[in-house]
Amino acid sequence: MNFLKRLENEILIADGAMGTLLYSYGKDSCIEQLNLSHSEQIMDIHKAYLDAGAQIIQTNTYAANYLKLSRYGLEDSVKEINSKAVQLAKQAVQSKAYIVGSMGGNRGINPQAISIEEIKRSFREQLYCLLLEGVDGILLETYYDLEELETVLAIARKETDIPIIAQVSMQEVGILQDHTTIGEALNRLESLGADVVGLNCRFGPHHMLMALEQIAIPSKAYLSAYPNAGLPAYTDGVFHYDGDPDYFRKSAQSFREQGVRLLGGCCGTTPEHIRAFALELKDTEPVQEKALKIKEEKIVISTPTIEREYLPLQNIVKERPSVIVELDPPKKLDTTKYFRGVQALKEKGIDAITMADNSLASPRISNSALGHLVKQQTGVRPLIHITCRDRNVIGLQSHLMGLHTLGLHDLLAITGDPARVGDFPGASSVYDVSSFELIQMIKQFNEGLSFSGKDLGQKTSFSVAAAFNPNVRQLDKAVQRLEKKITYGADYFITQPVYSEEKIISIYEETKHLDTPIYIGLMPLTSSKNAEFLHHEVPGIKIADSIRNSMAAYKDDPIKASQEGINITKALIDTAAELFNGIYLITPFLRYEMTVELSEYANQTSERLRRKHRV
Ligand SMILES: Cc1cc2nc3c(=O)[nH]c(=O)nc-3n(C[C@H](O)[C@H](O)[C@H](O)COP(=O)(O)OP(=O)(O)OC[C@H]3O[C@@H](n4cnc5c(N)ncnc54)[C@H](O)[C@@H]3O)c2cc1C
Ligand code: MET
Ligand SMILES: [Zn+2]
Repeated sequence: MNFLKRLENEILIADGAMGTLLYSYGKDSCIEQLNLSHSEQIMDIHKAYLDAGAQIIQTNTYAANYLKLSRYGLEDSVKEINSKAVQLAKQAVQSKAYIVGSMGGNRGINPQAISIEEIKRSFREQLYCLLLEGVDGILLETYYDLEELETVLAIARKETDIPIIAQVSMQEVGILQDHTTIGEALNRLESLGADVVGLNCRFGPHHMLMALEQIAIPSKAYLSAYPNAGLPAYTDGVFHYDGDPDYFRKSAQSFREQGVRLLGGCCGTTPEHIRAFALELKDTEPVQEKALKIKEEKIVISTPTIEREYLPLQNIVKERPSVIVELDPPKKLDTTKYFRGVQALKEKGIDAITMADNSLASPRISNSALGHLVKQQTGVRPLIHITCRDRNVIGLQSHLMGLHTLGLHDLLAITGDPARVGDFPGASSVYDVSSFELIQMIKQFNEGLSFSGKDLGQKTSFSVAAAFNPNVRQLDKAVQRLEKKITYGADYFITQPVYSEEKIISIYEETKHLDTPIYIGLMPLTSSKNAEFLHHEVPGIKIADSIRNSMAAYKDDPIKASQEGINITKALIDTAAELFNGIYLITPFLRYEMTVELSEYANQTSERLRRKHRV
């Protein structure tokens, strides 16, 4: 009899964690490789779960797929590891329990990191190995990404008639990372042919039950739950779970009342947790129906949203010429010169001061702290750059909430220069998300939702710029990137500095079909050395030969060299202002007197053009 037949009238108990029990073999070692090197210990774990009352035992193959094994150089051992795992499970349980082949999800918070094609290939290979060795069912577990689970489930359903258990892991209580509710997700898995659908990992009994209370018992499939032993603690570099088996015993009846028919454990659980479930549910019957807990209407406390004090820059630059100036926070603690610069630029009537986020991956005074002071003390609009390099998705969201609270609504979302280019090359570059998802995250905040779809209680009113690097061989490719950034929600673009009139004209030609405004980046050169460094060493910057030659002519005269840098930029302003409303001036080395002069020139140029076009 296969175990589905038994689930018609019984609650079955599954085993608990393998991975966290095997963690003691080394946190960086490959758990699945232990099938080959520590066969006895793997069998002992299976036997312990069997002895505790588990009726369904998983193979130690959760991450035994090409994608994950290749991290350990074990990509050629997929067959050997999976076959051995099934053999060990069979030998350990001696037909006293069913054996299911565990196959875990691969995708994390950034689903795009692994393509569906790679997932399909890797999944098929592992599936064939497990089927060939003969398992009683397939356990698809710990899928954070529903698209991945739906894809692999469809493959498995096509390849085999044995029972399939399909389990998702929630991002927040009741919802997946793509914001699908678990009710909807389980329905979709059921209609793709899963025989058992449910939840595993990430949460313990408390939150899993909260989620299950909100969903109906599936009509065709059976419901499963494999909770974690609570949340992990982190001590001396290792994770450990202290969840008490007696707490599991107390929750067993609640799982039954929610309609669960297959109950096991995930991370942190031990044979003792499973024994507690088994003893508590022994001889109890599954429930056929349950009352749904109606989600209480949320009381919306209407706190006033923080209003924008300035019109978004995209609205301004669509209507009239606009100059914004980058003045980066200092690398040292004295801000006297910085504020002198802000004041001088304010007098030129610029629309914003843009403030880099540790550009070139070197630490500077926090741009949100300094931006707040700039706004408070001078009334100039700060435009805050945000990179994905220094903050993970927790830090990014906390930062956005902070910026909203400070009333800093103008942002530039960028991936950011990698740590290896900066002062601390060994520091980690986080990159949980790229500029695309960061733009999306900011736009979701504007809808009042966190990155995971959680209600923020208020909507933000961010305006989000994105970076445009036109200094590439194939400008059309860079423009395709812009188009993609627009679909993610970019409101306008700011370019890397450009150093030729031809480049400005080709940017215009390649982007004139876009409705989204562009600020053209211009940075005055300070010396010939500066020009050579930027051209040869700074990613994303290329300087025309003619310009480098004219800077070289003043190699030995720093004053004339910087005047030449200003003159070159003025000529570029003449071209840019004919074609674009937006001019973005970058202040080199806090030498604000240069961008002050150029801001004035840019304003005069647009005034001149306005008069000319009126005539
Ligand atoms: C206006 C502006 C302000 C900036 N401010 C900062 C700052 O404050 N701090 C900081 O660290 N960096 C800053 N940078 C640098 C920036 O982070 C990148 O180095 C670069 O400009 C790419 O922009 P992005 O980060 O949005 O990358 P994305 O467009 O998100 O690109 C991400 C990745 O794709 C690659 N890529 C980009 N374009 C292409 C293409 N056409 N073809 C193939 N691959 C491509 C990039 O190299 C990068 O690895 C700024 C850049 C600009 C233009
Ligand atoms: C990260 S979830 C892991 C699930 C798997 N069944 C294990 O216990 O190792
Ligand atoms: Zn787990």
